[in-house]
Amino acid sequence: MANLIFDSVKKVFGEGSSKYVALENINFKAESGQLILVVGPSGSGKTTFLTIAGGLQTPSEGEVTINGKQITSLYKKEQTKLRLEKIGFVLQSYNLVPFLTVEEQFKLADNVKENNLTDKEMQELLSDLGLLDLQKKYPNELSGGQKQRVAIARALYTNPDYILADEPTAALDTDRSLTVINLLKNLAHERNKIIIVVTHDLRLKDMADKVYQIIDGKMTQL
Ligand SMILES: Nc1ncnc2c1ncn2[C@@H]1O[C@H](COP(=O)(O)OP(=O)(O)OP(=O)(O)O)[C@@H](O)[C@H]1O
Repeated sequence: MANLIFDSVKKVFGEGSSKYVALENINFKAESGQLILVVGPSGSGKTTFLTIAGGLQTPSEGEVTINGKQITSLYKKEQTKLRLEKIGFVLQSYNLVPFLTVEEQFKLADNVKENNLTDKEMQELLSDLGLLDLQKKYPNELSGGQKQRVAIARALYTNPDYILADEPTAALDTDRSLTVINLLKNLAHERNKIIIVVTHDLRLKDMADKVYQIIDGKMTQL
């Protein structure tokens, strides 16, 4: 069973008088089959938490293990392989490539990874996300909400065990937000994935299997 564990993690930015403790003594556990929400106000440390969970930043103290392997003990190459094969990111900036159409954004992953979704599965996913008619469009022809849904579809295309999503519903209206969260919840439950969603959006709280709150860098389970 896949799992992600934070053991007494601390993250400090800067030094001396500009030292800032962004995360303090974080203990967290996620297992396959769970949709987990991490809520908290702006600047509380949610994105920092998510990027450490995905190995994009390293903790200043404490340990993060993925499937029993301590992320920081892996060589850079192994960390990159783990990220490519196991983790799908949905970042706030969407990170879409401006000169590729929607369908080309997905196919990019075919260059670096096998066992991505089949065409049929992908069409189903695009349909669920209301993106079927947008496949030939470029990012600058899409609204914020459409870009956000493309970023979600792209993260799911590689069929990762873990999905780490930073405010995936920020640009969406209530109906679309609930559709996206339902989709993520079904993926967690039916395909046994670990899905961690960082959000301000308290409308989503009832949909999760576990909810954590971060305030001023300190995490508690609600
Ligand atoms: N690279 C960095 N260097 C210095 N300080 C940083 C860095 N990254 C984040 N911080 C600080 O750490 C704190 C937590 O930031 P973080 O982005 O994790 O918050 P957040 O909860 O995701 O906020 P938001 O909801 O607004 O995105 C903030 O005060 C931020 O200024």
